[in-house]
Amino acid sequence: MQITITRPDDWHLHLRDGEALAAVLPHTARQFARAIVMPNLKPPVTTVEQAAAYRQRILAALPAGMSFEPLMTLYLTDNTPAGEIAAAVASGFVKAVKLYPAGATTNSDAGVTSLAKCSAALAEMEKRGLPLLVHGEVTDPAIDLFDREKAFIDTVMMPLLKDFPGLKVVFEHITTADAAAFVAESGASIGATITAHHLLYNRNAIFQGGVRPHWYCLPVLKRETHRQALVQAAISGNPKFFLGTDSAPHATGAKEAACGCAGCYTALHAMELYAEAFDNAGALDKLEGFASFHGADFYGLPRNSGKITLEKKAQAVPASLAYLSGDSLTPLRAGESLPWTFVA
Ligand SMILES: NC(=O)N[C@@H](CC(=O)O)C(=O)O
Ligand SMILES: [Zn+2]
Ligand SMILES: [Zn+2]
Repeated sequence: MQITITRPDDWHLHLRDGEALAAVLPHTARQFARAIVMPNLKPPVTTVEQAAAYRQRILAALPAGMSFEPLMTLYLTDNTPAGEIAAAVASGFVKAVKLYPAGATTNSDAGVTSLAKCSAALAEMEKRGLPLLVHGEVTDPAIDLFDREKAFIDTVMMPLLKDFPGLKVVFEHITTADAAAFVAESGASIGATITAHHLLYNRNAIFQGGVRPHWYCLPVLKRETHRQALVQAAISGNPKFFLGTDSAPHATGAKEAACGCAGCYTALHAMELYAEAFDNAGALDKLEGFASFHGADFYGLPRNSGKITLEKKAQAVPASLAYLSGDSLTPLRAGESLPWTFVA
């Protein structure tokens, strides 16, 4: 069996920089026409000037003959001036601003300590229709790790939307039934991305037969009831929900460590993983809207015109991939078999 759909976009992607960028970019460009590129580099991409330079590095790393459009983002800080937001909109290539609560996830140390400090930037975004992308977890160490997304809804998201009712917000990589319900019940300016791994796995995957660092990401995988709620949201046809892999490469040695980094590398087989999740739910007919239409519509960008084809044919996932000169990259499902294969 084969399915052909409009070429999809990835609305949440980590491409890193330098050697790592060159290693991972072709995996995404093979499948996706565009991607929203996360700004959590070291140091983070906080200005339009830095975003322009990063965009050029991405385009320079693209292998000859491949086409791919990076949609850039700025990393919101306590000090982002309103003028930088205006410049972002004027640039034409910065499509969103990313909120990382300070300390919430990989490379978020320079993130926001209090949204109250960002009022000028947020008001400008609201006025100009520039979306805020949110890593939606509180950082209070007293809150249980598995409850941090739900706590974020109550303590950050609700007050934010009350203060800026016209702000476009994407609740990134949602992992709970609570977030799915919150987004579904909110106005049309609130959307959400869902990863393939949160559709396919619950938290047992992290502990199957031993600790499995390649299944560790943030927000962490949740219990099965949450996974089921995410699948229902993804296959609902509701345009608020769209594809965002959150593919987040880390060198194998940095994952398989006493304190392993958060992030799953899924870009290699992203569309195969989503096809598997939608197929498992008997909803392959809903894949195209989720992967190729809803995100573009939310961002006010044209839908892609090309097509891709996926086939229900098993394939083996490589044990490791070339990444840095000193270390490899381990894709999710390394050494396992996938039921779907990307044809072209
Ligand atoms: N998802 C992750 O676990 N990690 C991401 C950061 C993020 O998206 O939170 C990364 O940059 O490695
Ligand atoms: Zn995140
Ligand atoms: Zn991410």
